[in-house]
Amino acid sequence: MTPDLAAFLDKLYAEGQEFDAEQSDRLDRRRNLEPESAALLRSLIDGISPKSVLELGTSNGYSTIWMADVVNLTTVDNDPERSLDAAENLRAAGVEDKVVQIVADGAEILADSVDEQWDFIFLDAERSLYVNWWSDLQRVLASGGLLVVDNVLSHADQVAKFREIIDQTQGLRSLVLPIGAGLLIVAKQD
Ligand SMILES: C[S@@+](CC[C@H](N)C(=O)[O-])C[C@H]1O[C@@H](n2cnc3c(N)ncnc32)[C@H](O)[C@@H]1O
Repeated sequence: MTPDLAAFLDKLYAEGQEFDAEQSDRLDRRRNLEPESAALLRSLIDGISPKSVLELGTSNGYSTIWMADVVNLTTVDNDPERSLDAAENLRAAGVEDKVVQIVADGAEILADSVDEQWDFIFLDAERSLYVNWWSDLQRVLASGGLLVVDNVLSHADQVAKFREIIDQTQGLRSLVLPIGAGLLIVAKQD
């Protein structure tokens, strides 16, 4: 990563923290993932070079920019205003050509994806939706692909049912990395 991009991301994260501290409603916050989680996501992607990457939950583009430093990706968010902020940030970071940005419900994008379309999925949307999204998530994840889910330690109770379903699904291996808010890595076996 260039020093300029690293400085841009540091500034974006600091601004996000300040902004979030002023919002009483959780849903109004940007809720960027922690820099150490973002760095891990970037390294993981850099190492495995997935051909197709989907992010569910763009927010203002912080995690998107980290990933776009090493891969082309598609990112989805259903909040039009936050997506406009993301578009501006992607442009300012110089990665707009590497990102297909979609403003839509993640459920629709998953439903419209063909079987095994995505080699790598970063799931960072509304945790209460994940259980309902699971059948499409597992259908659209490619064999040999990875699903990464944030906040599995910070909000363990909210993802407990989702994790239980994953654990009961054949053909998957998963582990939790105690980094940032806790990253669940699910590998779909070939
Ligand atoms: C935790 S934030 C994402 C943070 C972002 N990944 C980052 O680290 O910078 C969650 C985002 O998911 C979006 N979201 C919530 N429900 C959604 C849905 N049904 N479809 C798509 N996006 C959704 C919210 O608008 C919000 O911007």
